[in-house]
Amino acid sequence: MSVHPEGTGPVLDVRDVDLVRQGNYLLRSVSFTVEPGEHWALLGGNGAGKSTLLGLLGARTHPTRGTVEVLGHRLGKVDLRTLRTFVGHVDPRHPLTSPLRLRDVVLTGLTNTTEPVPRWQPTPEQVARADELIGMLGLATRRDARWPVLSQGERGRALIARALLPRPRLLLLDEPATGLDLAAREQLLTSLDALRREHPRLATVLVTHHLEELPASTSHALLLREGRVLAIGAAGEVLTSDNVTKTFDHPVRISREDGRWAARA
Ligand SMILES: Nc1ncnc2c1ncn2[C@@H]1O[C@H](COP(=O)(O)OP(=O)(O)OP(=O)(O)O)[C@@H](O)[C@H]1O
Repeated sequence: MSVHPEGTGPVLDVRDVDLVRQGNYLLRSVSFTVEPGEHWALLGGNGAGKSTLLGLLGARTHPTRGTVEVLGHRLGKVDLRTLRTFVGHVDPRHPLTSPLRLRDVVLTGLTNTTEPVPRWQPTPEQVARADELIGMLGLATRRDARWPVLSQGERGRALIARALLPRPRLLLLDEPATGLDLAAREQLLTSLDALRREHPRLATVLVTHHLEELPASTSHALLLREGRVLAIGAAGEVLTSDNVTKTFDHPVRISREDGRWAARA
């Protein structure tokens, strides 16, 4: 399978997708397209289907009905494991237990493994690129620190550098700000804005419950409720008080200042 980093066409194309488990619709009639350079927010309450949808976008599961194309490859017609290696997936529940140095954690992005692969050695160019990403994510002074002593915010940014090392065209971020204090969250969002500026063709999909956790560079939004798309389109048009109230089934007022969103009940 060839997926060139500069490939053309949509990064994601989801058409009329249903996902059914034990007779329940976890996703119903979901359709959307993500183009290079777009930054999507995927919002919804608990159990709305966000993680289920992210599993499809990250080539981890198949739809029950409809089609999902990831980087031009239709799920069901390609080997999911191979396709997954072209998608950067940032999961804050990264299951690393050994006390690797931050830079070595980042380098495991190249082998797509949690632990380093025995006898595998990165090239000097790969190490230089890892250091460049570590610097871009504001972690240069923590490069040699070991995983257990890193703060949750530092780990989160290290995992973004790790996911970016193989130069994916698509980056999936699953609640990246969960558990971060205010300063760590702001550092993360600043890093994401910088990343998006420096990689103008990279597409991202960020899952969150909280509008405050959306970077100002968010371009599009998809609101999910009970497995269905409640609203979809340009972030500025979709993230309205009315839509977000319906999404969370709770009255909220949305405001936007300097590109960032806030919600108040
Ligand atoms: N394998 C499965 N079989 C049956 N139901 C499932 C399965 N996986 C998830 N679900 C159910 O599907 C619904 C959507 O789950 P999902 O984890 O996608 O929601 P979510 O929007 O990510 O929620 P949260 O914000 O709480 O993480 C939930 O009701 C969940 O219990």
